[in-house]
Amino acid sequence: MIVHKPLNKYIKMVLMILPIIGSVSVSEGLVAIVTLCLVYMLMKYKHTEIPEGLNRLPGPKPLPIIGNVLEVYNNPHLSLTAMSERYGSVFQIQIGMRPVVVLSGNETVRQALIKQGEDFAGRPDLYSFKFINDGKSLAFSTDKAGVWRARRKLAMSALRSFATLEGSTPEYSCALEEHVCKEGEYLVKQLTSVMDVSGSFDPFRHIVVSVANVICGMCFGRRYSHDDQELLGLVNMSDEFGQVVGSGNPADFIPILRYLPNRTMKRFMEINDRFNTFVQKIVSEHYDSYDKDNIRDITDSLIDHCEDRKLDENANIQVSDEKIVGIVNDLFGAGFDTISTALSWAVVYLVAYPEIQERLHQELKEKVGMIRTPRLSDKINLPLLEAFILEIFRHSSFLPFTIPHCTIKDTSLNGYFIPKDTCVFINQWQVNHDPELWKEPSLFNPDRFLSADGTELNKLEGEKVLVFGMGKRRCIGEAIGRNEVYLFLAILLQRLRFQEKPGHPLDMTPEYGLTMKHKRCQLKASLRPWGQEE
Ligand code: HEM
Repeated sequence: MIVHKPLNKYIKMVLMILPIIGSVSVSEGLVAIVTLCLVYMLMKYKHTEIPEGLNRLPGPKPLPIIGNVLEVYNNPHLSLTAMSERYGSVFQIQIGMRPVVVLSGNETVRQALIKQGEDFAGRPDLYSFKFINDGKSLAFSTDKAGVWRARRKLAMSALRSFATLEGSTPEYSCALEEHVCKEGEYLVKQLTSVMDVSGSFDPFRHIVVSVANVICGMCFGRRYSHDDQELLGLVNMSDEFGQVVGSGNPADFIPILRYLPNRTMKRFMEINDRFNTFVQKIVSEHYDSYDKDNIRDITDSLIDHCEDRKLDENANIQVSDEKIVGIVNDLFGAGFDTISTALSWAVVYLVAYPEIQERLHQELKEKVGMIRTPRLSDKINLPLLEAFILEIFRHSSFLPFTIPHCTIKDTSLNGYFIPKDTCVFINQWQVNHDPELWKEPSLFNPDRFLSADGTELNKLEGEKVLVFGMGKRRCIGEAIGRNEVYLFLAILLQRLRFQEKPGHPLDMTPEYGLTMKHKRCQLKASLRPWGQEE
């Protein structure tokens, strides 16, 4: 039930959030407030009928017009975790005038995304999502189930074929291994030469280019220099992108914010335009040089799919060419930001826990040696490294929420009624820090994923970490993501020792967004004795 408060209190609340969205004139502000009050009066009388036998969702009382935005706005993963302790694993908040259901707890998330996966497989029509990939994104758009499923299948098959393709020489087991080994070795050289010149380096700045080069290799058949200004400009905007599409962005839920001057949204549109122009240029070059008998990369294979379909008169023509070739935009975007954020966090954790860094190096030295580059096949012999990666995923929970979901029909969960088209947040951070699931969840301790004697990975424990989502919308790049993080890290750990820069203490407070980043920092690295067995 909504509590009524004096109008001046509502107005005060609205004025409190206006600074978030930039400066507005007094008359614009007043028109906005009057409009919102009218809309609120109408909404107040709109009442959801609860079917018999089901309960109304619990949750904090929303304020008129702004809902619970003030309680949620700052670090939503933490505020919504605190709320789950009070209201349980299924509860409702209101952001602006829009109800949002928040799910926490391993069992509840599993029930919704796996057992009732169909019901929760949609995406909400959030304002910011319309600007991603011109509204044609595979991950963020509200495509109907059939279209989304067809595109997802195509994307998965294209990714699989180009990751598992043979390497250019028998030395490599597959193209992904070749790309990562070459970029990893190049990254080591790059970091040492930056160290020689400047005495320290910004880990994200260099890791992001190496990771982008791996996905560029698969998607576009090309790599970029670490000084390429066009690529650098693009990949360095990923934190601003993530800050807008992270769960809980007020402009997505409070419609009036779309019509008021809003610097962040303007910048978000610019970033998307720049990203689309970059990919579009490469795609049109691919159309110009496309040769059916020489499919070079994922872009070619998607173009080929469109060409084949045109020859087939019975083809299902529901998915446009634009939406098919546009898949490459999603793969490129998702393929560099997530992995470079994970790797950059990993380097920062290595610096924060030097004794763990030494144990990891010793494991590599014993199992791989110091005269050859690690390979994907070494993974099975490096349980501590695998445990370290799992603990980075869990402890940092750098994807605190999945991309928001949406119910595609009326449904219920744990006895609560959830209507069709309800926006749903999945709090991955809560699952990864739930004291019911983890002993001392705030402690960074990779050994929690190892057997008692430390020689084997405890796979069951590892499966509890939630970072790729689950069910119908589960990340399609998971296998590539896990392999890439492992192989890059193995190469870096084998060759380099990372350290804090004196006078620059580490600040590990994450900055909230779709992917949470650590603050940009300066670190030091020194070469380990390479090419000689001890
Ligand atoms: C460490 C690396 C990665 C992490 C942690 C990660 C995590 C995630 C998460 C949490 C989601 C949302 C799931 C949901 O909404 O329920 C997602 C979706 C997605 N990911 Fe990843 N991801 C990673 C790497 C990749 C890579 C390398 C690619 C592709 C090259 C990729 C492509 C996608 C796509 C296309 C979706 C949207 C799927 C859909 O909506 O059907 N991801 N990922």
